[in-house]
Amino acid sequence: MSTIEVAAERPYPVIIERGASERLGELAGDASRVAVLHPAVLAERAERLAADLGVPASLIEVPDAEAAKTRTVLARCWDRLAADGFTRSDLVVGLGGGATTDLAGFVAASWLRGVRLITIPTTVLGMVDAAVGGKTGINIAAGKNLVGAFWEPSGVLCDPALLDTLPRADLVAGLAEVIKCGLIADPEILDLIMDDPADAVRPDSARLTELITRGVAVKARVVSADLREATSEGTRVGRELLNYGHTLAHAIERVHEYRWRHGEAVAVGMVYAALLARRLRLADDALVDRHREVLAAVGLPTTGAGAGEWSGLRAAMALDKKARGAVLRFVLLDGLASACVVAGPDESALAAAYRELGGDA
Ligand SMILES: NC(=O)c1ccc[n+]([C@@H]2O[C@H](COP(=O)([O-])OP(=O)(O)OC[C@H]3O[C@@H](n4cnc5c(N)ncnc54)[C@H](O)[C@@H]3O)[C@@H](O)[C@H]2O)c1
Ligand SMILES: O=C(O)C(=O)C[C@@H](O)[C@H](O)[C@H](O)COP(=O)(O)O
Ligand SMILES: [Zn+2]
Repeated sequence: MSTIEVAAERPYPVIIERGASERLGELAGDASRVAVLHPAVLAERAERLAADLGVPASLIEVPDAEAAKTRTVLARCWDRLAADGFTRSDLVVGLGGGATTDLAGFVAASWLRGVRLITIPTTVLGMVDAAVGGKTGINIAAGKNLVGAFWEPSGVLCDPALLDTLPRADLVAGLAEVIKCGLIADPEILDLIMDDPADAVRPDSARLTELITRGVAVKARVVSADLREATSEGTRVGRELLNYGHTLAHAIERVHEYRWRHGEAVAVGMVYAALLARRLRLADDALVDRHREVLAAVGLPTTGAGAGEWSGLRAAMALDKKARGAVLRFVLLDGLASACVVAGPDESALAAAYRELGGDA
């Protein structure tokens, strides 16, 4: 078992072990009611968790994947909490992948201006990234995660046993965020994957648990130092480091109306960032190759989003949260585990890097 503390305003544990989801009672405190938000596929698990807690429960089934992160679903959750008399002593539990925990987190942040939240991620991506660190929110027509709040959980239960039922494509997509952690902060992650990529995508492998643990360690360290993503200055990177690859990734998701998995878009977004960094003479060929080789080894995409898309993608990137006014800011690597912020790169470099990615800017 590993427990990693996040040194937030109120520190909380991320517990990583098989069976961790059964420890909800230890973190639930004296909640007099619990609301468990979950997708249909986890309905039985949600019922069992609530029954074990032994307090009245609101089981709130939410739509699958990105369809959960909408204002309509959010409002439906508020109405249900109101109908069930949910008060400030009560607890919201997010049980599911990143889409579910992003929504559950925002429900917890907004209900009565904030109630307690525990996340139980059931995907690799959720465990290593979405359920930890307090970014919560929903999408709107204009873009990804544009409405939300920083609201930290009081505990995170990562139970690798829950991954047994996760579709392989979703497991692989989650590895993109693990690889991100390797590229930005912990290159040992990349070696662990390259030593045996097939083992890295096996839900019950010790290697995957170690990759998740290392990813959580990176995330916990970064958010502990800069919870509100407020300390980047000049070229120095704070929490924005965790946004590596996301400038293009979120644009791809938006332009393709969320039919791409987030992790797959992040994989392509990181290759794009590496190509842009090489164009700007920050990164060398070896660094670009390292991105492609590790991502491809686990079956993640490394080429362009599609034909005729550059103008739409460029427009969507303007709403990236790292942008300031009309100036885009990119997190780029000038070496493994060595990042900087580049503000306002040339439009021609942006388009050329996209062409190199296999797109047709
Ligand atoms: N808040 C953050 O810091 C943060 C970080 C990274 C990503 N995200 C967000 O997370 C989302 C992506 O999360 P994701 O990749 O987990 O996708 P997801 O939540 O859409 O889940 C992927 C699919 O797996 C299913 N599923 C989940 N757990 C399962 C299980 N144990 N068994 C069977 N099926 C299961 C889901 O129903 C869904 O169909 C995106 O919205 C992204 O923006 C947020
Ligand atoms: O935790 C962070 O900070 C991240 O940027 C992690 C990302 O993997 C994640 O996708 C996050 O939701 C993106 O945040 P956003 O602020 O760009 O919406
Ligand atoms: Zn992400």
